[in-house]
Amino acid sequence: MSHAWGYAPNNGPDKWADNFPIANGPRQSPIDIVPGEASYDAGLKPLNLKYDPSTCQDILNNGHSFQVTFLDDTDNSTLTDGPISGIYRLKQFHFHWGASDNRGSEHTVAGTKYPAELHLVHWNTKYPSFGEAASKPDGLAVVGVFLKIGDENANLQKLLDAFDAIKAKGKQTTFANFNPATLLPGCLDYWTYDGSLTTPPLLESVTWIVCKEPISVSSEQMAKFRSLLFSAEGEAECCMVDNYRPPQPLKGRAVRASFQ
Ligand SMILES: NS(=O)(=O)c1ccc(C(=O)NCCc2c[nH]cn2)cc1
Ligand SMILES: [Cu+2]
Ligand SMILES: [Zn+2]
Repeated sequence: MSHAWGYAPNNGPDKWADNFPIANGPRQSPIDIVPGEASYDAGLKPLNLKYDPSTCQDILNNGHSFQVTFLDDTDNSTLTDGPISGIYRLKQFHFHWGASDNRGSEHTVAGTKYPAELHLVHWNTKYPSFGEAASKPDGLAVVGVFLKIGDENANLQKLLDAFDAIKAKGKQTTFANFNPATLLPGCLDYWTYDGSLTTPPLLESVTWIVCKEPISVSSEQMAKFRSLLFSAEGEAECCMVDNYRPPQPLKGRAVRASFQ
């Protein structure tokens, strides 16, 4: 995962357009979601997320987040219904977070920033692979879940307990039998809009599905997120924090709500 891009002043979001001009495209993510301006769509179906823990493979530090990767050669872990048609397979999930509890999410809600945001990344099985799907306007569907400071989250703790093995960029370890459904909020009301990957290559292939209800994370658990490193072993240590892109222009897009 060798990248020139990052989140520092010299290679961060304000510089991405230099190598990825789509950064200024018509359907970039994230966005600020303004609930009062979202339109309720009675035609939107409830999300149907069916995850099989046995498809969970490993956890890795890819130098810009940590990610849990899934076996995606079968329809064992899928997203169906919601705003999408067809079957989308879970490929991976990862997070974005801040250097302090007052920031870290990518999407914001009427300007409110959460301390972190979970992304569950799925690809449309009408295409042969994730890589193929990532270049199609209906290729990907990412479910976003906000994290809010509150009670310790025991399910999240299972991820954090693996961090000592993946502290530095490029480190990876086996991570089995984790059920990502345990990271979903009780209520799956959502906002949805057409957007993009929030990191380079910023491809405009994502149907975004952002849950209204956050899940909890304790402040101590957020401190553990910040113990990961952007840097590889042997490099000057650089804490993995503020790995979020700020909201991008809506450019006339509609944001729909699955709830009234
Ligand atoms: N934040 S997000 O919009 O959900 C998102 C989801 C997936 C990817 C992705 O698959 N990028 C492809 C190549 C790559 C680079 N580094 C790791 N993978 C990027 C952003
Ligand atoms: Cu990468
Ligand atoms: Zn993400």
